[in-house]
Amino acid sequence: MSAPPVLVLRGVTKRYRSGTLANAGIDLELRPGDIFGLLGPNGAGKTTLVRQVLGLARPTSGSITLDGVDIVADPGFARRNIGFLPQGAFDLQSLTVAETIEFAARLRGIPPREARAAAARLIERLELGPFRGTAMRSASGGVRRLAGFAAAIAAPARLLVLDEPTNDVDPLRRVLLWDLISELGRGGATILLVTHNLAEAERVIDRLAIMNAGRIVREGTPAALRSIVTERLRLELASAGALTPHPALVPDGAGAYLFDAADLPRVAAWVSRLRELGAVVDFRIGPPTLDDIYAAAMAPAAPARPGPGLAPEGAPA
Ligand SMILES: Nc1ncnc2c1ncn2[C@@H]1O[C@H](COP(=O)(O)OP(=O)(O)OP(=O)(O)O)[C@@H](O)[C@H]1O
Repeated sequence: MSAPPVLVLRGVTKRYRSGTLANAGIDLELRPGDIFGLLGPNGAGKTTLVRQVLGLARPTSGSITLDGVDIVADPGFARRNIGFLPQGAFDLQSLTVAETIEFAARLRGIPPREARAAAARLIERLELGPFRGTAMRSASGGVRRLAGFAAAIAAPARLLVLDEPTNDVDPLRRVLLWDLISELGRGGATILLVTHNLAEAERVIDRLAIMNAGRIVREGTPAALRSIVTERLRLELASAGALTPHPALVPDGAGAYLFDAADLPRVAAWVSRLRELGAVVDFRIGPPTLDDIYAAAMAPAAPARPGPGLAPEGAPA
């Protein structure tokens, strides 16, 4: 039998006094060791949902339980048992990086010596050594983010909520951060990850939900969600100059193209010929990414490929 879920949301709805319906009937279940991605455009309702999970905002209706405890009735339970990396600034800006991590561990009941050891370990792991004595207020955005991440994981928690953990973090330390997130998941930590950085998050996410206008529009494993765009392939091109794409290609909005798998022979022939002519320097054809899934979920009515009659006659074969 599988372990009971850590976090369960049933029919969670939030209507602000202004009348805005920020969450509308959200159902979610996170199991131990789940790294769960929460995605959605600005204003989709992610922050509202996170605030409700943290016990900082009260749902208008619906229920939220953490380890079976009703956190709408007992928001303190959520605050004591959830490690949280917020989007914004930290309250205690005069603390140093090391003190911030140590203090976060102490607040969650870790004795002083162990809290100091946990801070030292995380500083080393995230290569924050040169900044250990830097005050949070004068640290760079990336260092603040990493210190906040270390603070969120400095004490064991039933649930970790990470809001855009890689924002402002340099590419090398991003890798350290994703590795650590993945390791935490393998160690049994349950993680709710709010992110816009799909390409990177794809490495660690077990399941994801895509939100739009307060609702979950898609939910599942990355593999299951790929079936939304399963008959499509993705083409990445490095060209020597501007070129007119093959009519079967549809820009994916991120510099690559999607095309119907049935068009593979035509697209492959087209791109190979351009390669021979030197107009294309390099290319790669592969399965769609999570970004493609996201784009498809956001625009279900707009097909990401032209219908059969749309390719002009005499298109290069
Ligand atoms: N305190 C509030 N009072 C009234 N409306 C709010 C409040 N907070 C958020 N909203 C509204 O609720 C909706 C959802 O906002 P929310 O911040 O939850 O979205 P989000 O997905 O986190 O967006 P972003 O990615 O921009 O942070 C938006 O229309 C927003 O304007």
